[in-house]
Amino acid sequence: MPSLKETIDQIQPLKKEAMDLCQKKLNNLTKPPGSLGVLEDIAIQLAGITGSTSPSVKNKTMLVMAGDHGVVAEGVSAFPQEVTPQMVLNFINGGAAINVFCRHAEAKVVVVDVGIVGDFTHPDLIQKKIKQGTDNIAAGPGMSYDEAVKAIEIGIEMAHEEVQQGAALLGAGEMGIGNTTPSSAILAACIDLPLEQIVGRGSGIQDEALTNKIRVIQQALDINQPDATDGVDLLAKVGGLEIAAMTGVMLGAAAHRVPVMVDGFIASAAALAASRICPKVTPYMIASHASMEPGHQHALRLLGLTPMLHMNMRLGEGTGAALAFHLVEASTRALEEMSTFADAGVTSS
Ligand SMILES: Cc1cc2ncn([C@H]3O[C@H](COP(=O)(O)O)[C@@H](O)[C@H]3O)c2cc1C
Ligand SMILES: O=C(O)c1cccnc1
Repeated sequence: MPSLKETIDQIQPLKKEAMDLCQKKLNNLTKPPGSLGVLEDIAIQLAGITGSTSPSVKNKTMLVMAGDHGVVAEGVSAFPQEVTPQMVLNFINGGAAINVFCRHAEAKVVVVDVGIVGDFTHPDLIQKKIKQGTDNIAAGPGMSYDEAVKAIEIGIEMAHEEVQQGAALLGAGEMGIGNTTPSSAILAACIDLPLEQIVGRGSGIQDEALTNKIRVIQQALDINQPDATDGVDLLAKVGGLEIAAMTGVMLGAAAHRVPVMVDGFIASAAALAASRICPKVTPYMIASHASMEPGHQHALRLLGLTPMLHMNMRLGEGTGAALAFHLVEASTRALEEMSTFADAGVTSS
């Protein structure tokens, strides 16, 4: 399986020539130039990623990474930790929002245990547990540097396996009660903004708990002093096992020249860490939607990504990414199936 180092070395810039050819191809289709807006931007990005002016994203996989967080002991979430394995079972049984949206988008869902607390096992749950959740980041590092590398490499391995099986578009989703706290800490370490502008209510905490969450995140940053120039250090000290695995999915996708959909706030924290590990990864990313978590817009700005959808969503799991799969596929279908001015006998300007 490719190591983190080998994966980083494999990531190359987008192919400019294919992007120029794709722009020309789009301009010959029966529509005013540029009139499909962001769909045209995506088509060009996909051409640069794949090197083809007829990219297909029919085969899509959503990799849902699950892990727990010791920091929940500080009262940072509206829900108890046992909801993580309960929701993972729901994913396996096909009853969660991510299952519904992936069925609709004809995408495969793969669920991976990177660090769920407890001994929950299931034949359909990929078992890659590194440890029983992270340690409490408000008291010290969530995990060791080596454990963070291992978690990233699990994401790389999963991306590798899905691409080997034909996936042409990947999504990185997650489940982990408490994970908006480490995600906020990662972002806060990368940006010079007051925590009040970054930290949100996650799955739905009230005012008092929000004040406490901000205090806990400040304490995590003060105690751990994460190095924002080192994505692995960020993930190890104030991140999470499933967040690190999502970082790995993104790096792995880029190494294989496969586009990767960045979901909401937690995915954007994983993407930030990925970009600090290898800045060449971001051109392979597509941002699905604008999350209601206040930090999300700042994370996307740092990444240079623009979200496609504005749906007031704040769920995670990969749900926004699954919705956006439709749009990415629509852009490839336009490129492939629309008539040219010449073929349709339509006069161009
Ligand atoms: C039933 C349920 C289903 C979810 N699906 C995703 N999340 C989302 O909420 C969690 C993060 O929010 P916080 O940091 O406030 O705990 C993550 O598991 C995320 O995936 C859920 C949360 C709940 C309660
Ligand atoms: O945007 C997200 O990913 C998100 C927001 C709130 C709770 N869980 C996930």
